[in-house]
Parts: sequence; structure tokens; C-alpha cells
Amino acid sequence: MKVVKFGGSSLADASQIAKVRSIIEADENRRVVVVSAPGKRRGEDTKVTDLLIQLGDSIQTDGTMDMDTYMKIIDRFRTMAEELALPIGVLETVKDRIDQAIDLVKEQSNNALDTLKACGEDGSALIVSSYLQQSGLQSSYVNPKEAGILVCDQPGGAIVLEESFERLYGLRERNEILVIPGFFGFTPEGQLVTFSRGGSDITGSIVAAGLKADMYENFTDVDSVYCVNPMYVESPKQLTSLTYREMRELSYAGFSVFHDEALIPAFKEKIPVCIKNTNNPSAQGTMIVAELPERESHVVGIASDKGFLNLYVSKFLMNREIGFGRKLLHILEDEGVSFEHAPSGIDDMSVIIRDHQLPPEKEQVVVQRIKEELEVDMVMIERDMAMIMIVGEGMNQTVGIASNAACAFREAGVNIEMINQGSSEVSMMFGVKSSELSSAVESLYRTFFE
Ligand SMILES: Nc1ncnc2c1ncn2[C@@H]1O[C@H](COP(=O)(O)OP(=O)(O)O)[C@@H](O)[C@H]1O
Ligand SMILES: N[C@@H](CC(=O)OP(=O)(O)O)C(=O)O
Repeated sequence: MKVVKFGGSSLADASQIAKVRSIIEADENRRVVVVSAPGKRRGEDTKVTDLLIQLGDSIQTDGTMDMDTYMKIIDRFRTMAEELALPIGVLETVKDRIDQAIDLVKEQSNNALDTLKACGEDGSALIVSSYLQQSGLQSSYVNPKEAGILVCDQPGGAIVLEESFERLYGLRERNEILVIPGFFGFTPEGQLVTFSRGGSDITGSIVAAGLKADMYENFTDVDSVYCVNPMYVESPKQLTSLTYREMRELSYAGFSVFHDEALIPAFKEKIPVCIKNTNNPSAQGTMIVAELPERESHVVGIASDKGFLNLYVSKFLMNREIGFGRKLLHILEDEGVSFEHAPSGIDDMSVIIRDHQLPPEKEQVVVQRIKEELEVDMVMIERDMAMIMIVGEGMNQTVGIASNAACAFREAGVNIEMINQGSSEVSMMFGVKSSELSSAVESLYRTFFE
């Protein structure tokens, strides 16, 4: 049995949904389908999830509904339902559920925004299941509550609860194609909670693990995972296979093609993940597996992401002060700031934080507390940082990778602001100024792949 997830680009309009049907029909093992909300139809379009968030924000800000955005959302579903010639009841159900979620936002009910955000996936699932039925395939819509996807109550950042997997296994009994909306689950008390953005990949992996599927196929809009984000290099090398560890590091550091948290459930059950293209399903795609035979080159990918800051702290004899690191991180914890990395020296420590975690008002409080409570010599915040991650199994036992990378930075004329090597067995991380990111990535690509 295969679990198949289709991303927003695969569900953007009626013609994409027709491709989805052909893919499902082409392989009888594709029995469980997880869908995202309709994505962008072209470059400057807006994803339905973003429209729903915009709508929710408008209601929360001034209590009135932004009718223009509301109509855009309904029209996306209406056009699809009409072009696919679905029964009128399908669109009515989609609209009713959106209207009910809007009422919850107006009433300021718990998790109302998550309920509204989830309407994109829910609408896609209703439309796809109805279209499959109309095409003569036995198919049903299955809500994540019915499927048994239980999560903790962390709005916009759900984490799956262990008992979900056993509950999901029961779906194997059903002898039809099941269409499950991605991106959300329910708390044991019945509250809807969404995963973080891009989280339908996570639903697909949870469902594949629960069902003990033979494979988790993730359909998107590229033929494979490339060794570098195609935004930086034209037609980069395609990757036919990767390990779970490699893909997790690469997606964490900017390979947005697959959610970094989505690998964990599949990895635990050793279910192979295959990334494929809805617009070119015969292309081989990229297989993600537990282990791979030895390769010639140890660097498989270069990932990068902007939007970081460096909180730099210096204090003479920091290395002798028991508990300094803990106290520094405790201040961040106290202020509700999560951190990404914390490389340290003898008298200095850097804490790398996602920019949005530390807005200017919070920055002031954190800096003041560090000065007063830790009596540091210096505290400084450097914004506009980017991280570059070089990833590959076996890299840490290979001589010369760091020196080749350093040469690539030198050739691009880019200063390395920070290096983190050795914390992970499969990656090496560099911090650079955001403005220098693309020239650094291009130079690293030339060094390792050309
Ligand atoms: N290394 C990479 N390999 C392939 N695609 C990548 C990579 N890094 C970023 N991407 C981007 O990820 C996109 C697919 O992810 P996403 O937009 O979330 O698709 P979907 O709508 O199917 O969920 C690609 O169109 C590509 O621009
Ligand atoms: N629709 C949600 C969840 C998701 O996974 O979407 P996509 O598959 O289009 O990345 C989002 O935009 O975040």
C-alpha cells in the first residue's frame, strides 16, 4: 500500500486535479491520498492558506470581514467545482465549513484561526474525493479526527501524539481510496490544531507510518530534489537518492520542497519516501531511505536560509563560570524565545535565533537582562544573517571538505561569520551576511558539483 500526498501546486486548479486523478488511477497501490490546500496557479498568485490567514487576521484586527479576500477564497473552490462538474452540494459543504470557521473567529473561540486555516485542506479533500467518485473510483473523504490523528494543543505548531499511529492502522480495513485533508489534527479533547506551515507533508508521513505503508509518495512540482535550491543555480544536479538524515538537515536549512519534521514518522517505521512531480509523473523522482551504499562524493546538497540573527555575548573567563550557558539560555526561555544553534568559544558564546523570534521590543528586554543578570563584557545583536548548510553522509570522516568550502567562500569574496562543525555527523554549517548568500551558494555549488 502507498500513501500519496499532493501539495498545493498539484491542487491549484481543475486541470491539476485531473492529473492527480490519473496518477491515483495509474497505480492500484495508491490507496490513501493526503491533500494540501489549493496553491499558486502561477507566479504572482496567492495560496488559499495565505488568503485564509489574511481573512482571519482582518476579522481579529477590526472585527469586520474582508469581503474581497472571502470572495477570492470561495471563487477558488467554485471555479474548481464548476470546471470538474461536481454536484452543487460539494461547493455548498465547502462554503458552509468556511462560514462556520469564520463564526468561530468572530466569537474568539479557542483555536479558531487554526480551524479557519484548515478549511483550505478540508475543501481540497471534499473536492478530490467527490471527483474520484464521479470518475468511477470508490472513494471517501476522511476527516483527520475520524482517521485518528491526535496532536498536542500548540496552535500552528501541532506535534503528533504517539497513540495516533495505532488508531490510523485501522484504516487498512477500508477497501476504497481514502482522501484525508493534510495540515491538521485534533487534540484528545476534540480541538482542531494545525501543524506548522507546509505541514501536509507531516500528515502524509504520519498516515504512512500509522498504516505501515510500503511507500510514502510526495507529489510536488519538480522532477526531483536538486542538490541546491533552483532559486540560486540554474538546472542544478538532480538527486536520485538521499538518506533520511541528509534530507532532514537539508529541509531544515531551506529545501522547502519537503517539511523537515515530516521525515521523522516515516523514518521510525523505515518507510521509503519518494518525491515526485505531478506534472511529469514518469520522471524517476528522489528516493529517501534509511541507508545508501558508499558514494563517490560525500557532499550531496547545499541548503541555505535567510532570516537569522546572531546574539553574541562575551565575558572574560566565561569558560570558568559554571552555568553561564544555562543562565543565558534560561533568559531566552523565560522570554519565550527559541534558539537554533549555540556555538561557543572560551570567552564568547553566539546564539543563533530566527529573526521573528526576537522583535525589537523583546530584543531590548533580552539585552537588558543579559547585561544585568550575567554581567557580561559585551552583548551584541547582528541581524540579516543567513545560514548555509553543506550536507552528506560520511562527510565528517572525509579530509578536505572544510578547506574546500573555505576556498569557495574566499573565491566568492564572502566572509564566514560563524562555523558550526561536528555537532551533526552529516552536516557543516556556515553563517554569512544575507546579502552575500547567493554568491556564496553559487561558489560552493561550483566547488562541490561542477
Ligand atoms: N533543493 C530543492 N530541490 C527541489 N525543489 C526545491 C529545492 N529547494 C527549494 N525548492 C522549491 O520547492 C518547491 C516545491 O515545494 P512546494 O512549493 O512546497 O510544493 P507543493 O506545492 O507541492 O507543496 C519547488 O518548486 C522549488 O522551487
Ligand atoms: N497549505 C498549508 C500546508 C501545506 O503543506 O501546503 P503545501 O503542500 O502547499 O506546502 C500551507 O500552505 O502551509
